[in-house]
Amino acid sequence: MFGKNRVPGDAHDAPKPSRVRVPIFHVPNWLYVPWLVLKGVGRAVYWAVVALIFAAKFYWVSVPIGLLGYLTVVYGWHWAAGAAVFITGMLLVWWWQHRASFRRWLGWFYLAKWRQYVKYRPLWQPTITNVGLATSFDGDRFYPSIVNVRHDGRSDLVTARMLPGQHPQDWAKAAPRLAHTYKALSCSASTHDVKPGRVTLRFRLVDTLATTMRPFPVPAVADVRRLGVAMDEDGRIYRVSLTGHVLLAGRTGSGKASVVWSILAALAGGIADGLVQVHAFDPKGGMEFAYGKDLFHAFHYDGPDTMAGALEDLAKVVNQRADRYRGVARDHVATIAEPTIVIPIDEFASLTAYVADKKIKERINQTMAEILTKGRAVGVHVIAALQDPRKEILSYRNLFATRIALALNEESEVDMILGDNAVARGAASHLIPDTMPGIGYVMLDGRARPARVRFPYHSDNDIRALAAAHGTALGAGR
Ligand SMILES: Nc1ncnc2c1ncn2[C@@H]1O[C@H](COP(=O)(O)OP(=O)(O)OP(=O)(O)O)[C@@H](O)[C@H]1O
Repeated sequence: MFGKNRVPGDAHDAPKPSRVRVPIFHVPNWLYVPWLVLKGVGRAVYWAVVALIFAAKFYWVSVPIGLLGYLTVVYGWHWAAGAAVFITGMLLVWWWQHRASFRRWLGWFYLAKWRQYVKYRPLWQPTITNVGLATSFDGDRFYPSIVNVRHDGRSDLVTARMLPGQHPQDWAKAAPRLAHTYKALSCSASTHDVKPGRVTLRFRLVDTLATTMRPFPVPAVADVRRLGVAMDEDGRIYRVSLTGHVLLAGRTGSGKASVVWSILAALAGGIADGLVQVHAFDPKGGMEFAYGKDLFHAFHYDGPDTMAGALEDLAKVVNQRADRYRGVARDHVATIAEPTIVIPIDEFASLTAYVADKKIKERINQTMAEILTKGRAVGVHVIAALQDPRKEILSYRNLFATRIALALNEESEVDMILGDNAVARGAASHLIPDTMPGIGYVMLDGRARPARVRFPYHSDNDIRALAAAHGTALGAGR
């Protein structure tokens, strides 16, 4: 028994061939009746224990039925029926008067249980086999078992025990097929918040981020550590910190501009006050940022050589500040004389990877590395947008504390931007359709699970209005 290899999954339910049992020992005639009684008692105890275990496991059914049974036996059936009608009435009143709390405390629980046995279990074994997550061992077939199903109003969360040898990535790969089978909008696999060896499949049934969002109101004070830039799936404002820089990637048309404008809009109060200075770089010729140029202290779109010079000037500021702060201050506090400097760069790879002139490319890379490593503590922050994540960017990735992946073409690109195993942890940027610009996954340093968020859309008119209301007299456009 102890030496046998056992697979901790559900074994195949197919009927086993009947076994012919050969008597092991002979019971003498005089012992036959007591033996039968002993056997009967043993069986009764066994089934009582099994029934208790089942009753404990399915307490959400056994407790109400047990209570009604108790009332029937002790007080008679009309008392039990009366209690059932009274409790049902109270539940209806609760549902009618306060649906939110009814759902949270009771409704979602029973809905999840219902779905566990009526929706997920019946199709589980064939589905799991077809997506390649079942296994065969020693002539038997095993399936990962469903441990629990929960519901949170938008998604079903199915927790399963992985079979030995499986990796969460195997489940992440199968997730789109599972979504299709269970008619969900999407499915992601994550190991966050579950015991080792388990995986949670989130079947998204309602997309709270489906509609385009209007720009958020501009806060009067720009707190670079808590910029409200997007909405999360729970309808809460999602905040990111600029300190530690922001890396943002998305294929063309994925809404990168709306991310940059959401951050700049959240900073606009500080720009107007002179506490934030924006130095924008647009290697694509100035198209992307032009409408908001009045918000910028400097606007560079003139070719790699000029941009290399401008970056070197900024690196000088970083070094001067670092020299002055050494031993005096650990963090930068923005003042009008020494404002926070924000450097949005559209198509970061155009500056760091695609520049044809080797010398200029080297200058840019050196300067960039200097700004990224030292800028954080001295109030100089980079927002780097990227269309095509490639290997060259990997060396920079860890210098960005906030990483955002909008729609990307391939799974490998998601891990490249958000970090290894991001897909396994639930980031599914490669599955965001073209029809959902502005939706992405955000990974913050120190957080285990990426968040799915939507950024508000800033039309050209919104950007013009933002620049008109918060631009400075020193704006690059004046
Ligand atoms: N947050 C958003 N919400 C809804 N729609 C959006 C959002 N952002 C962008 N869009 C729509 O998607 C289109 C493309 O967006 P955008 O130009 O920002 O993408 P991009 O990633 O910057 O593209 P490119 O790499 O080509 O510059 C926009 O014209 C707009 O119609």
